Amino acid sequence: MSNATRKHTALPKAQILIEALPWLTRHNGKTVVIKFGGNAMVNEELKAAFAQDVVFLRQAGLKPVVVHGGGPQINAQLDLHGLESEFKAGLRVTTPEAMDVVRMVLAGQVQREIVGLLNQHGPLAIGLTGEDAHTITATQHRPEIDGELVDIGRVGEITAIDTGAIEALLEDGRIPVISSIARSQDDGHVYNVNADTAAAALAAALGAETLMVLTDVEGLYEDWPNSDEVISRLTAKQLEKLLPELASGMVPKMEGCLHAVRNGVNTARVIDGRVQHSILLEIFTDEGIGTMVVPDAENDVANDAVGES
Ligand SMILES: Nc1ncnc2c1ncn2[C@@H]1O[C@H](COP(=O)(O)OP(=O)(O)O)[C@@H](O)[C@H]1O
Ligand SMILES: CC(=O)N[C@@H](CCC(=O)OP(=O)(O)O)C(=O)O
Repeated sequence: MSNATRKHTALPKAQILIEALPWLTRHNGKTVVIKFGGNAMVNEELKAAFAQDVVFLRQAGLKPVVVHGGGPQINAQLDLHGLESEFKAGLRVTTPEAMDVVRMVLAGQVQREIVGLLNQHGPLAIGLTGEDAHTITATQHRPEIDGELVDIGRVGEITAIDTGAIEALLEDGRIPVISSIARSQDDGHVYNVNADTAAAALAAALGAETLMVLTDVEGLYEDWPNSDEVISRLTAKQLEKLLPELASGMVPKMEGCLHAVRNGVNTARVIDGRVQHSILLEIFTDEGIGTMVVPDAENDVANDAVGES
């Protein structure tokens, strides 16, 4: 390759690096909570690219925290055990026997795999569940279905978060990888918590700059399933209005995004985990992808307060 050709191919690379500069400056030292869902963990290449992105964030001076789900993996294991997979109000009906399987799959299989992928890049990741060091405490969640409170077993509603262990790990330069299982405040057992809900609660408690939820669609569709028009940006108030219209898996994701931005997180994003390096594209490029939820502008809140009085 001649010198001139080398310069020709090197310049666009430099431009890409420079585009990242303002974002690197803005995010330096900030905590980013990333929810990695079962459906975004579908193939080996995607998983390896996810691990590269998370390690890239860490090496670029951010503090990534990974919270993972594993719905499809839990379904498969329940099937092997001859146990039924039933969902009510978007949550898994969790019998004590199913809880044992959920815990085994999340903490013993999915979390181990993510920790292994990240640690191919160095001694970085440490796995824990919400049970460890009282990170997530919950009580029994009883969703309201058709006006009635329903018992769906060992599904938890988060009542407290202790960020001590996560903060100590971040301080030590580690990448915490957290399974969405909570300790019980009621008895000696544990609860199954939706991973989107757990990620949002952790992002708020950690005072994270960003919550990033990876999934298997491009973002929040405006008129799902009739159109694939993605809403690229919306305020907390706009999202609140949309929530009653949302269906299935999007409900805990968008409720989580709302909770996060209403509790100090600057942006909450739903992005397409099927796109390789979607995390890097979202954090370090001008375009961004997916759906971004932002807090209400101060004057929106002020106008509302006037309107309500
Ligand atoms: N408005 C919407 N926009 C996008 N997806 C939606 C919407 N409403 C419902 N969905 C469904 O939510 C799913 C994502 O949730 P889920 O399957 O729980 O993902 P994950 O396993 O990544 O947590 C999408 O695949 C889609 O079928
Ligand atoms: C209560 C409840 O529904 N818990 C979820 C926890 C895992 C999860 O949320 O996984 P995804 O993010 O892959 O959906 C479950 O048992 O499937």
